[in-house]
Amino acid sequence: MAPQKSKFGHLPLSTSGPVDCALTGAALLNTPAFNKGSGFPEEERVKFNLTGLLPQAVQTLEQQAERAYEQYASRPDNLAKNTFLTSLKDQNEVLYYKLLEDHLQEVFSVVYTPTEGDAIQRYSKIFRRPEGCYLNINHQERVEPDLAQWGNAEDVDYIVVTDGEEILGIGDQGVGGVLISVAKLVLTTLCAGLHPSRCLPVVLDCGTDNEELLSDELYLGLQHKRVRGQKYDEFVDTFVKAARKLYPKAYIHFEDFGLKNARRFLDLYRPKMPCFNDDVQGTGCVTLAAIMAGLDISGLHLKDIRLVVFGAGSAGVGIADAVRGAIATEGGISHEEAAKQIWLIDRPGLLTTDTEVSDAQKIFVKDASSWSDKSTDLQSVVETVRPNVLIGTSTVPGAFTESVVKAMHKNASRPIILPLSNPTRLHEAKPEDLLKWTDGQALVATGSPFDPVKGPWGENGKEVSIEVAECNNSVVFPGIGLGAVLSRASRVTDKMLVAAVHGVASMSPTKKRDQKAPLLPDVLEVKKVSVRVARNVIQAAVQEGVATERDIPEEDDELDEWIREQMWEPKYRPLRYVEPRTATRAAKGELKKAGTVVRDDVSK
Ligand SMILES: NC(=O)c1ccc[n+]([C@@H]2O[C@H](COP(=O)([O-])OP(=O)(O)OC[C@H]3O[C@@H](n4cnc5c(N)ncnc54)[C@H](O)[C@@H]3O)[C@@H](O)[C@H]2O)c1
Ligand SMILES: O=C(O)C[C@H](O)C(=O)O
Ligand SMILES: [Mn+2]
Repeated sequence: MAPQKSKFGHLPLSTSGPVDCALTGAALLNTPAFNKGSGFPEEERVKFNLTGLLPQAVQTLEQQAERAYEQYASRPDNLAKNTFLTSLKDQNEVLYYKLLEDHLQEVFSVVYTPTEGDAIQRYSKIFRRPEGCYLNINHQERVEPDLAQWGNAEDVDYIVVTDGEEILGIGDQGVGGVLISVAKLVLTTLCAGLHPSRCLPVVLDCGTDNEELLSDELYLGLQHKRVRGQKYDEFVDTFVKAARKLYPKAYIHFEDFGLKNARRFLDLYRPKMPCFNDDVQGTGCVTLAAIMAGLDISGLHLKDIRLVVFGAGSAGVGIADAVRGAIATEGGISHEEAAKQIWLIDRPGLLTTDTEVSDAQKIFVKDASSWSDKSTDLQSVVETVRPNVLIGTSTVPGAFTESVVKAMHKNASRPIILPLSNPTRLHEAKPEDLLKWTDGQALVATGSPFDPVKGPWGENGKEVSIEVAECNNSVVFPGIGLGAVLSRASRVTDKMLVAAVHGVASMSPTKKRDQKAPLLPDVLEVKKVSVRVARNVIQAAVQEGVATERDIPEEDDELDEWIREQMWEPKYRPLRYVEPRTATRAAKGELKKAGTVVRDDVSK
């Protein structure tokens, strides 16, 4: 079959056309990026020496997905389902993504938050096969060669890296953190069509301070305390430099680094390369979009915001920064002025001029003298500052008590309340309680998925069902990554992030003026949201002069088509046999994630 030619000419990430493959027989069946199982057509079975290795029936991807789903559904609980899916991914990548796509709503929380958190906590117990790249702080000389196993300069578009120190809200998980890199990349493929063979999950193994892991003889990582200080900084820098050298076009996504490191590395690397911290920036973007949707419903504007953030860590300050920027831009005021509308609370209470704070928190501190006669705990701050937006990123379950919420509701008729701490058990409040305590008036979105809440909040006390949006950075990071990768952005600028926020906000169901609509688009809309976010991000990158890809279409419709054409989809593509002698590493299946990379197909 002749490779298809795009109307846009050569597309760097084309996902159409046949796949070069030098593997045959059992080796082919055992390579998930190429394997089709019972889906191999007759002529490929002959050409690739598969006859005798497969039962005679040739089945469609749809039939296979149906069978796989039945097997999935028969697993007793979510962790068992998660393990089943991991094995499926290891056998047949196309089938895995097809199943995920067909049952998106149901599987989202199984391959991602919260179930992935359970899989991470049990990593060394449920481990079967390695996934991703494991780098060792004690062998920094091996960082570059180890990373180099993943391909040539052109082969990697997207890297997710974690050091495992602050996974979700469950703390230090050491080497198990690799599964957050894996899960975030599953989402970039599922939600934004990044080619699965062109994504690289990395864990920087620095040891762990988690006593349970240190005393577990099955623990798979370096079994010593976390290495900190200069050696740690050098390790991160060695990784970043090696990644840049080996894969100069790749976008680097930092995930779940510890509080002291997340912001520091972002500030250090952001001016020099296309990188992104999901906990700081992704969370900031999606939460700002949710707040904007909530303001729309309550008829308020950014200038009216009075925001209390409970838990001023990576996510909390990232959100505060995003909101501060938006207030300043809209009102034409300084960032210092805008910061007066935001109050940060952490372990010591409200952050004031008397509290020890980080550089990132500094702009938000309040004058201690004006609080000297008042308590600075959450309840007192809420009573004093009368917020209309309350965010939880503290990992303290139940922190938003009935009394706090009622105090807030006294002064805000439609309080926007976003308990964002993951996984589910760490949420600052449950949506059903928030709605109960506010007579159905709270505008709620949560960090993990929740079922709709039923209550007597319709006209004349009629029972209604209120859907609760998931305010998770997963709404936005895949689209931002897609935009950055396709435009080959040399940086991720603030304007690109603001453009992403507007992309999400423009797709909020509240735009339809439904007072009971969820604040953010539904998970079933993820692909559309990603295209919209990517479009905005690409246009901003072009305006900012950081897009290095030439020939980016200008018109919205054409740009959307250009984006969609480059998104990978779970479909079987014909295999084209190439002699092992002449094959690329990808075609030989030699890359750790043996590639269905087809960079050259379109231009040949
Ligand atoms: N929904 C999302 O998209 C999203 C994104 C990022 C993080 N999160 C969640 O937010 C939580 C925090 O993540 P992070 O990356 O910011 O972690 P972090 O460690 O950087 O921040 C947590 C902050 O909460 C503070 N805190 C702890 N106990 C407190 C208490 N009793 N009172 C007040 N503050 C307290 C800590 O001192 C710290 O500053 C996690 O549960 C994480 O899963 C959610
Ligand atoms: O991983 C998630 O679900 C969101 C976020 O990045 C987190 O750390 O909680
Ligand atoms: Mn995270």
